[in-house]
Amino acid sequence: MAVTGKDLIELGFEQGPELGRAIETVNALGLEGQALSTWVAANKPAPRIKLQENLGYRFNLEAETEDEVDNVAKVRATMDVLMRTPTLVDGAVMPDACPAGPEGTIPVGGVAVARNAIHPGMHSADICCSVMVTEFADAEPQDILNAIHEATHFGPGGRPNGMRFTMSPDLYDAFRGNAFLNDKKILQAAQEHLGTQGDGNHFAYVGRSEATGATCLVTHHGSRGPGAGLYKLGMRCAEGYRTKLSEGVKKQNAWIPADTEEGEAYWEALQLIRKWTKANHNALHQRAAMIAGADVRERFWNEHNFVFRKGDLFYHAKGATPIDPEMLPDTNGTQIIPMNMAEPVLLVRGAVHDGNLGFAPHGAGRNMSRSAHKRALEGRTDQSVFDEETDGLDVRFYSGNVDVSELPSAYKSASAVQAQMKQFDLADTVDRILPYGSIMAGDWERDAPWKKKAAAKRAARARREARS
Ligand SMILES: Nc1nc2c(ncn2[C@@H]2O[C@H](COP(=O)(O)O)[C@@H](O)[C@H]2O)c(=O)[nH]1
Ligand SMILES: [Mn+2]
Repeated sequence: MAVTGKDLIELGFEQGPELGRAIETVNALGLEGQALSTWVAANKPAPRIKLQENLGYRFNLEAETEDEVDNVAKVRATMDVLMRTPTLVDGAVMPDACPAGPEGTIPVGGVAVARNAIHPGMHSADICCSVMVTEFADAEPQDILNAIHEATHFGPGGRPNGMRFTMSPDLYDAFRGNAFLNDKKILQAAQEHLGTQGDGNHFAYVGRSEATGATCLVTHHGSRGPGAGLYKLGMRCAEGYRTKLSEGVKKQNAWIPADTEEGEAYWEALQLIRKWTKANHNALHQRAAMIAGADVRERFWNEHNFVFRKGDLFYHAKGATPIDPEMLPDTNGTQIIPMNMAEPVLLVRGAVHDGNLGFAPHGAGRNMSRSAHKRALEGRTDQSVFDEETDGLDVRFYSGNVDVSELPSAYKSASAVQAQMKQFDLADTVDRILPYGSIMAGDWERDAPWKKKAAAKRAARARREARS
């Protein structure tokens, strides 16, 4: 009689994706009795790691207004589910936290500490999203803003041929030597995307230091195409382990065991993506300095979407600023927290303690979705909202179209986030860069060919309907 799944489960084979194949094999071999038991003992997969219960985390967030009550409840709910992931040993929430996907997904403003595991879904798709500051010796803010406007590139894709920056040959070779990054699309994007900032809330911001009056340039972007490519491959690899190793773990919380060949290659790939992203900021700052003919006094940066390592613990930050020098190989001790285009960029220093796990907020965060923000502005033109919210500032959209979802009202109150940063002793503000102006991608999709085609179709349909 044919061996069934039930027979195998009774002999100790766990329910799971390997069961079907095992049934086929034992039947093909015609195993029964002791021979079958011996085969099951030798071939049953290791027991699956189950979800854990009741792991606490640090909650550095309070609702200040009615609008924020719902946001705080959602952040708690998603953290409660996230912390059941069996690799996690600690976690923290920053004052700028907001949900970022289905329940159980690490929120923006979240920190998750895993033992011996790298979770690609917890550093987010925009690996190494980061901020860099250059302080100039003697320059006017307007000249620096004009210079970065000329130097940078916002919007989808890369720079056109003939307008590209050169990727360091050593870094290119290191990409080729890594099992994840030696990928045609990643290598191509690494060359074409250097010197680009993408879209969404990435920006180039210029202002003056409150402490010294020096003009400063701040850029915000991540690892563009190369990082997106690595994220995709990392998630695919982690998914293989999730189905093999664990039970009940959400897809977005899959992990790559750090002590495997793949884990080591992924860790190395993250470090190379970090180097590429730093080079990307640097290229733009250097080009802007050259165009403006300005001398650089200081330059520093930090990432806020990344994985940091201490021994076998992997600190995943999705929108959290590391303040622990142990996590930052190239820090001068000062970290950067932007708020919105009309507010100062904070320069902070902090001390590690039990409540912050070595992190501070990374911004103001959103307490409503982009569409809810659009609904809240219904009846007003984009231009009127822009005029009101950027009064006195030199704010430019690279595509020429205002993106209202990036205006200051789209973000939480900057002062409330700063008050909570103080209340929870997350970091101290040591200087502020007061806004002169900034550049963002803007709503480039409004003029995208597919949008124009769809609009033309709608107009033609309306004309036909009017005639009939
Ligand atoms: N100075 C500016 N800050 C801005 C702008 N748009 C967004 N932000 C802040 O950045 C953080 C980080 O965003 P994330 O994409 O890394 O999550 C965000 O929370 C805002 O507070 C801007 O135009 N200028
Ligand atoms: Mn960012």
